[in-house]
Parts: sequence; C-alpha cells; structure tokens
Amino acid sequence: MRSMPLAHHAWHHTNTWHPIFSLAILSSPWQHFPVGLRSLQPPVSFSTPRHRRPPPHSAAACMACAWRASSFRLAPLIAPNKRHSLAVAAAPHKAAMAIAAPPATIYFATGNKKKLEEVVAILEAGHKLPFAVQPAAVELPELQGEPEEIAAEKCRLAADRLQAAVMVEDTCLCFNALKGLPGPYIKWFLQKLGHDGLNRMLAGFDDKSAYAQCTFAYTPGPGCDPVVFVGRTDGRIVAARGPADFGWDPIFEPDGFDQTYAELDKQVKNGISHRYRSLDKLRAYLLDNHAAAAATGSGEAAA
Ligand SMILES: O=c1nc[nH]c2c1ncn2[C@H]1C[C@H](O)[C@@H](COP(=O)(O)OP(=O)(O)OP(=O)(O)O)O1
Ligand SMILES: [Mg+2]
Repeated sequence: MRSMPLAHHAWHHTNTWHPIFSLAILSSPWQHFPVGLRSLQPPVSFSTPRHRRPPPHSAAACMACAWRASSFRLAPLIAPNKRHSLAVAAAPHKAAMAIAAPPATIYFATGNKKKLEEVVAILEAGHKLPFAVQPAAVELPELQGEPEEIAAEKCRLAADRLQAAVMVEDTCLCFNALKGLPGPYIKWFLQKLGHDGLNRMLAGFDDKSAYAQCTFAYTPGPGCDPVVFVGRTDGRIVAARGPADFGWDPIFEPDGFDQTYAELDKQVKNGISHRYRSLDKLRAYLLDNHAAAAATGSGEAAA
C-alpha cells in the first residue's frame, strides 16, 4: 500500500506501564492520559457470545506469531521481517490455533484521549476479561489508503514501536453523496473546515446521509500480520448540536435517533456506535482464541 503520511507527526511513544503504579490508580485510571509519561489502565473485561469464528488465516492463528507474541525464546528460529503468511505453511494453522491465546497484556495505542475513554467504557461494560488491556499514548501517523490497510499498517507500526501485542483503530466519516469521502481523511477536513464547513460540503446535495466507520486492527506481536474488524453506523450529517468535545460527534445523527452522537447519553452512543461494533468483533475474536488455548491448556493468558 502507499503509506505516505498526510502530514508529518512526531513518532514517539511513552514509557511502558508499570504494574505497581497501575494498581495505584485503579479508581481513576485516566487521570494520567495522555500527557503523562505513561498512561495506565487496569484490566478491563467484557462478555460477548462466542458466535464468531476467527478468520482461517490470521495472525493469531499463526504458530510463528504465537511464539513470537508469547515468548521471544523461539524468535531466533523465525526469519526476521517474514510475515506469518510467509513463515508458516497453511497446514500447521489448525494446530497453531491451540497455542495462540491472546497475550496477557494487549496495548491499545492511540493519541486520542476521547477514543480511549470510549474503548475503556465499551470493554468495561462486560464481564471480566481473561487478559489486560493497557493504553499506550502513541502518536500514530495519518496514512493514506483503504481503511483496512490504514488500520493494519498503524497496527504494525505500533507493535514495532511497543514490541508487544497491540490493537489500534482508525475512524472514518463517510458522506454518501461524496462516495465515501472524506472517509479516513476526516481528521484534516474537520480541522480545516470545522462542523459548519463539513455541513457546507453537502450544501449542493439532497443526500445528507453518511456513515461512521471504525476499523480495529490487532496483532499478537511485531512481525505478525494484523487482523482487522470493521464496524459501521449509518446516519446523517446535521447542523452541529451538543457538546463539542469529541471530533465530529455534534454533526452526526445516527439512524433511529433524533439526537446527535454528541447529544446522546454516552452509554447509548457506546451501545450503537461504529466503535462499539468494531470492537465487539475484535473482542469476540480474542475470546475465541483464548477459549481455544484454554481448551488445550496452552497459551499464556490464563493468569
Ligand atoms: O467517535 C467519534 N466521534 C467523533 N469524532 C471522532 C470519533 N472517532 C474519531 N473521531 C475523530 C478524531 C479524528 O479527528 C478523526 C479520526 O482520525 P483517527 O486518525 O482515527 O484518530 P486520531 O488521529 O484522533 O487518533 P489515533 O491516534 O488513534 O489515530 O475523527
Ligand atoms: Mg490518527
């Protein structure tokens, strides 16, 4: 894919979390995010029916990736920079499933505090997770391409940077009259045009319909191809209403509601949002992997 940055962003990440410090802030986990040296989050949990099967050829179903993610003891045996599809033939994948539990900690890498708040709220709304999700305040580049490619590449970059299992997401706002634009470039359109300008882009069109799309990508470790999950919520673009503390929330009215995302109760948004729909698929996938590993008594996420 082409991965030319739309703008240059400093690429740096914070120190990794410290478990003792993490315990100390259980009651107010986000007070240190994102400006502190490190951003911490106690393990969150969820409950999702295990009704979705993992893709047949996925990073977490890959023996090489599982080894690399769970322990680096075997890493020297695996050619560096070889993606799982190159490193492992198709045949061992079924057996590899058994050891490919999610790692004990997965980092959610983002530079956006509001995204992080929603991800935490969505994950906390369920039962206890068999693994910890920790935030990592990482400045990720704004890439070009299709949403799935962008999310996967963001994920690879973050995993390389953090040397850990990582999930990231990329969010689009797509106007149907404009054939899906601004899409992944909404960040810049919002920054330059504001809510009013975004409305004006549709002035010449009767069709004000739009959809919000979130694409999560997860990799069990650096060098492993990410798996991606897309979630979408349909709605329409309206004149701004409600608090303006999160992106384009005030101008997006989801179908079935007469309130904008910004006006909706947070719990309601987090139950129908593009982010919820995408993250719900990812956690089902991770739970499947965890259950498969637990069934054979392997994997490292049992702690
Ligand atoms: O639910 C949302 N409601 C309203 N606005 C939203 C939402 N979710 C993302 N947004 C905004 C943030 C950014 O202006 C653009 C997505 O760009 P996107 O690159 O995915 O986010 P980002 O750069 O802020 O954070 P990250 O470090 O995770 O890439 O839409
Ligand atoms: Mg971004």
